[in-house]
Amino acid sequence: MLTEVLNQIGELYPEPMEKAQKHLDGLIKPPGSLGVLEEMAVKLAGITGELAPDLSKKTVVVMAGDHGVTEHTISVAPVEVTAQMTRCFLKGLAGINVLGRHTGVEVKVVDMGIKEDLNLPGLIVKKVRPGTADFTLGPAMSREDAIKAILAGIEVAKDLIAAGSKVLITGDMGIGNTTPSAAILAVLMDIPVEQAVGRGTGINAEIFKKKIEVINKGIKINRPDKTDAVDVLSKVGGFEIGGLTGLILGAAAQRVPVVIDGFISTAAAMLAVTLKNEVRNFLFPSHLSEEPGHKLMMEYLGLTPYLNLKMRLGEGTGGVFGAFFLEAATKVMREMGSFASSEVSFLLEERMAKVF
Ligand SMILES: O=C(O)c1ccc[n+]([C@@H]2O[C@H](COP(=O)([O-])O)[C@@H](O)[C@H]2O)c1
Ligand SMILES: Cc1cc2nc[nH]c2cc1C
Repeated sequence: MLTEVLNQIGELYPEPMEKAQKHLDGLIKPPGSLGVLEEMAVKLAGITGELAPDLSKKTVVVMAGDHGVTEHTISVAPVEVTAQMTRCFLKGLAGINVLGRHTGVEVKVVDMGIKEDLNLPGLIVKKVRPGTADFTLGPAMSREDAIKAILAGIEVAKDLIAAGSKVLITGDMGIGNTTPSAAILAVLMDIPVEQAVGRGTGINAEIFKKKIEVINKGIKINRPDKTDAVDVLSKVGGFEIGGLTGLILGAAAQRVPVVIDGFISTAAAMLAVTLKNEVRNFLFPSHLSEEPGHKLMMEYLGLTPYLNLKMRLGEGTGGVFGAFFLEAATKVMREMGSFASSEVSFLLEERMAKVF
């Protein structure tokens, strides 16, 4: 089934992109003056085949999971906070609930592998296992469980799209999950762990040193194969990261745009792109996380974040802003007047610089 989904992920449609560019050039503004919004509009046309796709139903999917490496105390928070925050998401009290409401994005929460069993109304339960194993001792999960997590994410995407979501936004919750995310970055880009790792929730210098040791040990003992994303996920990943990889693949397979949030979400996007390079065609960035390695991840994906709000919360809190801009780009396409239909006379081409 995974192969089937990967086979569905293809190229952008060239003709709608050309049409979108022509349409943009005919709108009452100097050509190119809406900058990155114009790039978004053209890419969206290439994804959906439509000039002004309806992106009004936007959904952020917060995937939650726990991590065996938290045994080493590599976060400011104890492992129980993953479950506690999941309760907050469902009560509407967390950062993502507020920013989701503000940007017109609905919030869905998925238990991909929380340690505790939560029986809460509204929670989508796809639990693979109650937390990963400590990857300094062996693989975080079996290869079968890694595939299970990815397939669960694909299913979530399928269900949300069937229910009308027009854009999916990645979000995560998992105490300790900047550790597997940094490990994934170090493996896939073949860089020293020191360049991939960051302070996560805000750890001190002593814990930071330990975090580097933990990741180095995990990579050394497991020897993940950087050409095999499932191997990397199973050895040094996490269930919510696998779920997000699946969510991204599932959206791309159905030509639904996906907005990528911060460090953890982008680790999942790197795995998805490693599985199928054309996944890039369906990805949109949002913000640049304060995690230093996020810049490298974005470079790997060939994406330039729209915002730098110095955020490092995860949950999809940066992602919802990205989707807000994406919808703005579709409104420009749908609602802005053209030179042909207005009193504004045509711009004089001979006066224009060639560089734009
Ligand atoms: O998304 C980000 O860029 C980001 C950066 C740092 C921390 N986080 C969030 O904080 C938690 C992971 O941090 P840590 O220190 O426990 O590894 C997890 O729940 C993430 O959603 C998220
Ligand atoms: C309180 C808290 C909220 C979070 N949201 C995402 N990661 C988090 C980590 C902590 C510690």
